[in-house]
Amino acid sequence: QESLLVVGVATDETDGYKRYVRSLKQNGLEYEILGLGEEWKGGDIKRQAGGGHKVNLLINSLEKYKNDENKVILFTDSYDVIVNDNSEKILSKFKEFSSKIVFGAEGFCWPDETLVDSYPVVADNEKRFLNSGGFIGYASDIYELITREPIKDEDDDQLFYTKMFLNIPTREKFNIRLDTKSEIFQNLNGAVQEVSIFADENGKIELFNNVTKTVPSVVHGNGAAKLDLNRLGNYLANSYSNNDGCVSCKEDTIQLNEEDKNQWPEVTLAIFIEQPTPFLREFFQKITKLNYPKNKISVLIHNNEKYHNLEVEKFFTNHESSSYASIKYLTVTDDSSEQEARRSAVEECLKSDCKFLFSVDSTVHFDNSDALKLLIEQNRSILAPVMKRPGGSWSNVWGAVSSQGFYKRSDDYFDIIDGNILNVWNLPYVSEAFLIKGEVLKKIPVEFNDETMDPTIKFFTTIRNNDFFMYGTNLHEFGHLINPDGFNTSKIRPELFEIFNNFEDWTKRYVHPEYNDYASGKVKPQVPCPDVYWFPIISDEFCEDLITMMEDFGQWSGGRNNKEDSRIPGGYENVPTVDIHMTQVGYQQHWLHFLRKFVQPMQQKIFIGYYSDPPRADLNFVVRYRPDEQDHLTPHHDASMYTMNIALNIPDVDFQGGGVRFVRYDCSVTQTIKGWAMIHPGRLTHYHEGLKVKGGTRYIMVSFIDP
Ligand SMILES: O=C(O)CCC(=O)C(=O)O
Ligand SMILES: [Fe+2]
Repeated sequence: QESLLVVGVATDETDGYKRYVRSLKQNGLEYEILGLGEEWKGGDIKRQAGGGHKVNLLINSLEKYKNDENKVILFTDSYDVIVNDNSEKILSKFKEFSSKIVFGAEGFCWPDETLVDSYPVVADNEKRFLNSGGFIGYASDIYELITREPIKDEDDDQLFYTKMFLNIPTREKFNIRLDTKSEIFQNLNGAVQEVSIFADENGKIELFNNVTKTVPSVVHGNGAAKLDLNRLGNYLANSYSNNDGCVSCKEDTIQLNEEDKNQWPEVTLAIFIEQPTPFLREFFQKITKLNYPKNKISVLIHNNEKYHNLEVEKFFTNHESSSYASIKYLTVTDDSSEQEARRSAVEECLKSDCKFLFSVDSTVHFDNSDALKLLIEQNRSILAPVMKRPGGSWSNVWGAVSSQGFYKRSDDYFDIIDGNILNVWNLPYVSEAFLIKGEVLKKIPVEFNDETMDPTIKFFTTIRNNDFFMYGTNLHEFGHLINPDGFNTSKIRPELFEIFNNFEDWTKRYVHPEYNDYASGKVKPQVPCPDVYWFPIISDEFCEDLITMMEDFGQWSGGRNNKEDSRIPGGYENVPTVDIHMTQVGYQQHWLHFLRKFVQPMQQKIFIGYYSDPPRADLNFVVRYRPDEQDHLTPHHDASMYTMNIALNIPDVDFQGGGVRFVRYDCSVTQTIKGWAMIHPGRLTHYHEGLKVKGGTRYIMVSFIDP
């Protein structure tokens, strides 16, 4: 009765090695690892030929089996191999070959291309050339084969085996065959497009060779296919199962005890503000709210933007003398580059013997206050929370990398960032937010400087080239990313303009907190006068920012003394106000978007059966009333189907008097509410006037919708 022994070679316990061993264990395979802890003498096989050391290690270990006719050896590389079948399956495939030794095959003739024509010809869909990263055979035969001629540690093992295969008497003596259809061995280099994954009837994920229609057992990410193997490794070897979801994500995790936060590990939190970033105030609020003991967090902030000084200093002074274990602030005037700052964060962490470095860019909003805790509990060397810009395809992780090192979309990219498949993903690149173990920082080369690439890309490329895996988890919702593109800090209230680029953040800041109750129909609008509907629409902050923006602009129109108005297409307003139009402050398009998103849904609830999309409005303006300026507005109709009139400040506090009176109903609204909109028909029934302001300044925002 044959028994299978897997033999792999690894001198270092790299992440790839751990993945390999896990795959063997998952399949219940008996295995022996050769070379652990020894110095590798087989050369730099990533870049050039070499690997004879592997053969010599194998000779040593097989000696004990040289007379064992029943022992079948499956020899494989380890750092870049995943085994996906059990011994029964592998042995039965081996027997099908009726051969003593079977080598894997690939499409490249390497390392000696001149040997191409010495190889037997194969069918079009098969692979012709020997790859020595995986072979299977009887121990006694393999031992005899590899001891026929000596090989130096630094010689090339693939060439060694190739010559034996191409020597016809040897080939025939051992009945050596190549696995040209990838029955057992799938070498991925040059064949990535030929494979895909599928779930079998038990939910197990299998690799499928679309060209030869086989389901290989040993997957080898040889040559340039290392990252493809990493991607497939997210599913293979029961990392993921269609029945059980992610399996490997539950392995090796830890639990932080909410009852004993003193035991939670020390974290260096490094915050990088490298570009003007909208909603930085909210960013800091979310950082402050993280569910993590502050005395376990040392903070380092790098701020590269003068514009953000005030906000950063506010956070800094709020926390300087209390709460955080320490807090350090590199300002614009310190003149440190992003590279230097990122490097000092690493040094800071190492110096304080931190357990984790948590690197967070200013674009990262942790809406989930457990974010840091959850990441630590996942217990990975390098882990990023998968986050995206809402509604878009931008995220902080890459599913693949092009051969030039640029972003490339993987087939599962959208499933990952949209959370359709949940896992802790081995990814080629993460950014914006990530957690690295202090013990890992000690081992990795810390490299941020490279003129040709972004510092974080450089950092992770170096890490990747040194055989460390990095992961991104989408097991939880951690938050979202801010889009900083085009954030114009020369505006006095630049976030007002973010309604397009950061709609959700804009909404949180600027839409009235009770608006949703009204939009959903849970609460009905008030009706202070016949067919005048009244409901909350914008936040206090929007009211204040709008006034600030208009006062900063300052070019108030002449009001009643100046009926000719060059700002209006007709050049003439019947009952002019002292106002500034949205067009004058570059806010027209933003305001129209706001009308469409927030006002129109309310209008459709109120004036049923009237539907016009998008709502049109040429005249959108902020009005200012003052006793010494224009203090009232005489009765008039508006040039609109319906009018929206939002109070921007508070009667009896900011001004005395004021309000609107609807003449036909002799009904007035004087106790207007800041941030609340009134909407009423424009042209026929709601003849109205602006009541006299007797003190202070009254501001309103008016839109004539569908003129
Ligand atoms: O003062 C008010 O609230 C009314 C303003 C108005 O009717 C208008 O601007 O057309
Ligand atoms: Fe009006």
